[in-house]
Amino acid sequence: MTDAYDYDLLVIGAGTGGNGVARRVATAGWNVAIIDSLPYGGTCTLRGCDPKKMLIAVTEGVGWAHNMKGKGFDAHTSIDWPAMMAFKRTFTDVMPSRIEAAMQRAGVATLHGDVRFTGPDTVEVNGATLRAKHFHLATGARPMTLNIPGEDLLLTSTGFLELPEAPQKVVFVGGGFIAMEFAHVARRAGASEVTVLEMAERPLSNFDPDLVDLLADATTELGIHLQTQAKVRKIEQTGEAYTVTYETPSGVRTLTCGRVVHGGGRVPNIEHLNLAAASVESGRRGITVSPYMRTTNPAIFAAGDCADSGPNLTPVSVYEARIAGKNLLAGKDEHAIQYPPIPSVVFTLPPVAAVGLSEAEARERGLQFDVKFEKTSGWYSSLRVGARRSAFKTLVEHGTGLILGAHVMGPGAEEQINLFAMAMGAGLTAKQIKATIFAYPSFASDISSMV
Ligand SMILES: Cc1cc2nc3c(=O)[nH]c(=O)nc-3n(C[C@H](O)[C@H](O)[C@H](O)COP(=O)(O)OP(=O)(O)OC[C@H]3O[C@@H](n4cnc5c(N)ncnc54)[C@H](O)[C@@H]3O)c2cc1C
Ligand SMILES: NC(=O)c1ccc[n+]([C@@H]2O[C@H](COP(=O)([O-])OP(=O)(O)OC[C@H]3O[C@@H](n4cnc5c(N)ncnc54)[C@H](O)[C@@H]3O)[C@@H](O)[C@H]2O)c1
Repeated sequence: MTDAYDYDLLVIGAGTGGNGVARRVATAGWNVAIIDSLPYGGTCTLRGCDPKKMLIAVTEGVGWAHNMKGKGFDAHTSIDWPAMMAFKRTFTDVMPSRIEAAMQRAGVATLHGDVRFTGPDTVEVNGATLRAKHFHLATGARPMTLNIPGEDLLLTSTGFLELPEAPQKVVFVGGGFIAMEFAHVARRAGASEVTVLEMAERPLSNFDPDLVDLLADATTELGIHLQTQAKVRKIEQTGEAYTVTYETPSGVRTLTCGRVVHGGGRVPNIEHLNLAAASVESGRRGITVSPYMRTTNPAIFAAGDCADSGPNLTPVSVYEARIAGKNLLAGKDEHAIQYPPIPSVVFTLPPVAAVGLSEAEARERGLQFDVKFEKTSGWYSSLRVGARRSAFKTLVEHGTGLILGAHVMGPGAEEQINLFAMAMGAGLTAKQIKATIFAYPSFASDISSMV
């Protein structure tokens, strides 16, 4: 390629939506650089999935002791928050340098700074101009602006994952993934008052309502105040205390607490990129991309949370990045994105998980199917671990026997859902799942009784 360019490809964002593209394209011999304004790793590795699940791994001990109480296991558990955070940092502290070193081994130039487009093939970074023949955008998402007075007082999920001391009285704005997962962590870590304020009729609107109702019961039993139809209107600070004002059908209420956490949704992190200078179009859901992950500027690709594409989940960003990298190398639109069934898990204890269509979506599409919904707390797998609430719902299509959707709540749900995703992706029928011999006793073996 021409020497007028500093790079053949500049990847903006060193998270899961960017890293794979940089490595793949550099390995093919292109002159590639990657840049991030923060340490390398992105949200999942440093501020999301991975650190969060380390905290969950610790607090699982509390849940385990609770479930096994009176069954021969008598433990008095308590969480040492600073030690738990130190455990988390054994992973997060080492990852940026590992990721950067791996990038350099693949021949990628690693840069640091905040990028802004100044033209269709130029960006400004640290006061200098860089020119690249192609760009790949993977700038992720950020907490949504809620347009309420006092929103600057909200602790973000990143702030929560860095808290030096255990939160005591904590309120979560919103009842989505972040609020539900973090509320469970905070409560099991010993927070005296945990409140989730969700404006909709149910938390976790993307998950099966029957299973979410059971999770809501488990959440309430854990001692979390889960308030639905509660729209947060204002946050005020007096000294170290916060007052949260929220609206309910029966009037305006207030709550006082020591921390208020943003769980009200995330939006594409793109405003600061000055995309107009590069003729890259975007909408409310992110950068407009074709099925080839190409933006409206044919030399620029995008993937992950910043793109108006699949759901904002790590494996989706990895998959989209792979497609973008392949098309960059092909020099044409060769590989179209074709999402396989995408499983999704809320890592509460118990977790709730879903893949494929919801019951409502399947009905809206006019599909003909059998619904199998059963509470499974009486099943051996739940009894064995003292789980008091678990259930599943599957949708099996008439005639074909294909699984249209699977929804699971309870111990093992986070792995069972992956088996359903694999079966659905491979086009296995309910009959074929039933015919599979699974090792027993295991959570996996239950899925043949779920279809
Ligand atoms: C608390 C939390 C928990 C989550 N848990 C899960 C989970 O359990 N499972 C799951 O699948 N998903 C989870 N997610 C979602 C998942 O983390 C994201 O879908 C995924 O990380 C998106 O990857 P990405 O590469 O698109 O963006 P990111 O990983 O966010 O990377 C974007 C990078 O771009 C950089 N950047 C942005 N703008 C610029 C700029 N102008 N110049 C230079 N650099 C820039 C940022 O610093 C960042 O490092 C979670 C998210 C959060 C917030
Ligand atoms: N386990 C996982 O896969 C996982 C975990 C965490 C985050 N994530 C990703 O991060 C994204 C963001 O997570 P999130 O939990 O912030 O968003 P979310 O979209 O899951 O939930 C936001 C919730 O906040 C509510 N809300 C918004 N404004 C409100 C207000 N003023 N008062 C009361 N309720 C309000 C909404 O009704 C909604 O239910 C997720 O959509 C997902 O893509 C994934």
